[in-house]
Amino acid sequence: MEMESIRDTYSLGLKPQPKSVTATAEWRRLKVHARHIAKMHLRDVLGVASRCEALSAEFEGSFLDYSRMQVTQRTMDLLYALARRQRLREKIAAMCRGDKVNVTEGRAVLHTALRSAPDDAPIVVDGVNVVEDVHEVLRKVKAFSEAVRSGEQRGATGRLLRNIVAVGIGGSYLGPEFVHEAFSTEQQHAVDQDLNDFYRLRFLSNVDPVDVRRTLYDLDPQETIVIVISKTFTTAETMLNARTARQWLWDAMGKDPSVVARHMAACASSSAAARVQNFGIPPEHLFEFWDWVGGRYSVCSSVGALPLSLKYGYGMFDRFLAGARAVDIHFQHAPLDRNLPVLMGLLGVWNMSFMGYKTRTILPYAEALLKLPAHIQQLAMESNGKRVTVTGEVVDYDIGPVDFGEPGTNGQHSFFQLLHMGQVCPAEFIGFIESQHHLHVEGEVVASHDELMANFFAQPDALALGNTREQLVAEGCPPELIPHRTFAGNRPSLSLLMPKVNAYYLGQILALYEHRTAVEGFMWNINSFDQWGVELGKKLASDVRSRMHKFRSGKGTLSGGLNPSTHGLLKRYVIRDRDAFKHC
Ligand SMILES: O=P(O)(O)OC[C@H]1O[C@](O)(CO)[C@@H](O)[C@@H]1O
Repeated sequence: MEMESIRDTYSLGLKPQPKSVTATAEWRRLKVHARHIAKMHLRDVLGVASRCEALSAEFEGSFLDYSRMQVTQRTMDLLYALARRQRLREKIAAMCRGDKVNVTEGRAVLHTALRSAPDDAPIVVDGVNVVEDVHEVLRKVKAFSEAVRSGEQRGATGRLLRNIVAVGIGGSYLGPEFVHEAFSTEQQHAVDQDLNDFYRLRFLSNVDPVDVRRTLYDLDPQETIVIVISKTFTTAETMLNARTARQWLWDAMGKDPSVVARHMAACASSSAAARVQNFGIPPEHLFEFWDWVGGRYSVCSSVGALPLSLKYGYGMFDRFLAGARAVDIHFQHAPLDRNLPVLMGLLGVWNMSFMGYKTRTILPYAEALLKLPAHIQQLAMESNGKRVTVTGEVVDYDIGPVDFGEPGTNGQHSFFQLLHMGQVCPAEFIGFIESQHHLHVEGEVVASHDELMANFFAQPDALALGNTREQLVAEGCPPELIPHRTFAGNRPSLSLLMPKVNAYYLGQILALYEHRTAVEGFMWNINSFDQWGVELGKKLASDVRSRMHKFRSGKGTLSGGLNPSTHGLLKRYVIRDRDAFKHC
């Protein structure tokens, strides 16, 4: 696409923006303001009730408290001004109505359409109403999952299909795994519990043979359905694992086309349909999604729908979609200062680009959200880890923090030392008012969930307030330990307190983070929807793969064009120098 047309598409027909956002008056004002804020200590402002009330927002019982961010109302007003300057609202609207905001790939970005209602107004992409397409695939998922769960659809030898193996990587794995981990803790739909327990869902992601073994070793192929999840249906690791699984099925039941036809299904982009069929998977087992769904934004498509509906029933997935849809509507219509994903995105921009914090940690105080940090890691880092703006200028400001995390309280006993005393890393605490399980051991002062949540409430204050020399002296701390036990505090965090972990609120969490990521990208003027940075490694791996193959089949040498370091390492690996093993 020509640069001018990219600029036109992205500036949404409005007058062109300055080359760099840093040249705008709004950005410069924030830069100056950040110098004042750097002198403010959270200890001095956290006691002001009106500030705490102002720096909070609520949506359907999910309460966002950002009073522990290093911001004032003026900071927020300056961020809203920058948002207006960056035409944030217009960009959100453009994304949701199907404009091709992924300009480098010429694609719309419509994960919001995946949770549309069947009677929603049409969203037209290249002349097609995608709302209809979405619901046609969802109906197909529902019918197929019900047929499997009722026993109507069986394996090639007539056995019930009770094992679901989802083969995929990156966005074709992390989102569904996060939701699966969380769904597996839900008790609300206990009527289905026995049935749900009967089905086993496993993910085969890594091409490491150990992952293959770990996933398949105790499953009966006759009772297994393998779902190959790959948007492109070309990803090397996924396709090798898919062929491995197919061979495993053939080894058990014979190399008959009916084996693949009955035991394999695919979730892939409609443009990969021919590849799916060539693999042996019939069209009725292709659950398609579309080029306008990015891999890391695909959980709500068949990518999540199929494995999760097979395991938990379609109804649970539908409630998940409803939660995400509620946040989509809020995102598109709530004013900036009441809009949860917008607020989270603006605070992300503030911390990274103005306060200079290059990392961020996500801390769910819920074991159900065990895999949320890994999903957010891909979502945020693949989206916003970029070097140029949408129009190709090198970004000359800080963008795209490093995201990591772990559920609390486990994280407290591993990396929280650094959060409290090492470099400053803004934290996002997520907690729930109600647990899925009530557990109060007789004689204990509090129930287990209260104990968990006591930490959820305490940690943000420890980070913000710290512990001063004076407090330590008053506590009788030995003088030589005072420097070691002093906490500077003034470490920013936000707290998201939600009613309960269930499919509906999980959908909300997913959409909150998807939109937070988009808001940051829109503000930074980058394309959050492509991922060219992963291509070079794939190309080089393909070169190494073909060298290994040629060398092992006596048709070529390893060297030639390789640098001495890679050549040396590869030679050591391929030739398996006995000396290297003598210590084993
Ligand atoms: O769904 P696919 O096409 O197999 O891709 C898997 C993942 O690989 C990536 O392309 C990165 O290599 C991700 O963006 C994507 O989620």
